[in-house]
Amino acid sequence: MTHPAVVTATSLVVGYGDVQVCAPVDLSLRPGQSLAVIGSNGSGKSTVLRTVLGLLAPVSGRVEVLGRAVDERDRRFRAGVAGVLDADAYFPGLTTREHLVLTARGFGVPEAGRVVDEVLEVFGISHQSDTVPEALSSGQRRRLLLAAGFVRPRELLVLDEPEQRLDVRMRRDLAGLLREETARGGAVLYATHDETLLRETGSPALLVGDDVSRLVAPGEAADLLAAGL
Ligand SMILES: Nc1ncnc2c1ncn2[C@@H]1O[C@H](COP(=O)(O)OP(=O)(O)OP(=O)(O)O)[C@@H](O)[C@H]1O
Repeated sequence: MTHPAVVTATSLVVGYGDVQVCAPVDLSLRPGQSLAVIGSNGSGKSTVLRTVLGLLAPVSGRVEVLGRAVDERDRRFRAGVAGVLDADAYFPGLTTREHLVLTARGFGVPEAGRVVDEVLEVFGISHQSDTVPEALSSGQRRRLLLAAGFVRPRELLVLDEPEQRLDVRMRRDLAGLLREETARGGAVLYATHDETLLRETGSPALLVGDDVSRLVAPGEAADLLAAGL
């Protein structure tokens, strides 16, 4: 049986107000699939992701997530979609572990403490469990933000340049995490400039551009990044 798509975009025009930032986007992402969004700086990758997450309204066209028009207030949407964007977003007064436990409990994760300890380990920040975000390094803060996406239930993970500020080992581990995510049936949509991440996840990509936005096969996508896209 073919699973229904987790994300479907049809002639989707994204932008700010009525100003379009890139050519219309068409895509379909099913459970167990990942799709990278690639393009040069300012091409519109984050804008596409923000629209899929319901943080921006489409200029025109349509985007559906989990079978419905995107509405970030919708209960099923909030329960099923985990987004980690570029911006630092955490509660300054809480420690790393408290932050993650609060997130996990907020989403009703059973045995939240155990799940959080596992994710802290995976992201290599167990030793910083009792540290507040301001006292973390920028890469450690980035790991915390990513960890917050991984402690909660999700059918769709949306990540904006998750490689940013991560060291080489963590980038490699991240590729493994994204592969595990799709292997367990999750869908992953992520913007990236990282050729290695793209090669190691084996994702096809949506190349966003001014004149045309098009889907490209995994090898071609990594080659485009390697060539200096
Ligand atoms: N809040 C905003 N209001 C108006 N225009 C914006 C806003 N944010 C971004 N833009 C514009 O939209 C275009 C696309 O920006 P976007 O952040 O989506 O690019 P990107 O592909 O994610 O770039 P990068 O690789 O640098 O992260 C850019 O021209 C940018 O100046």
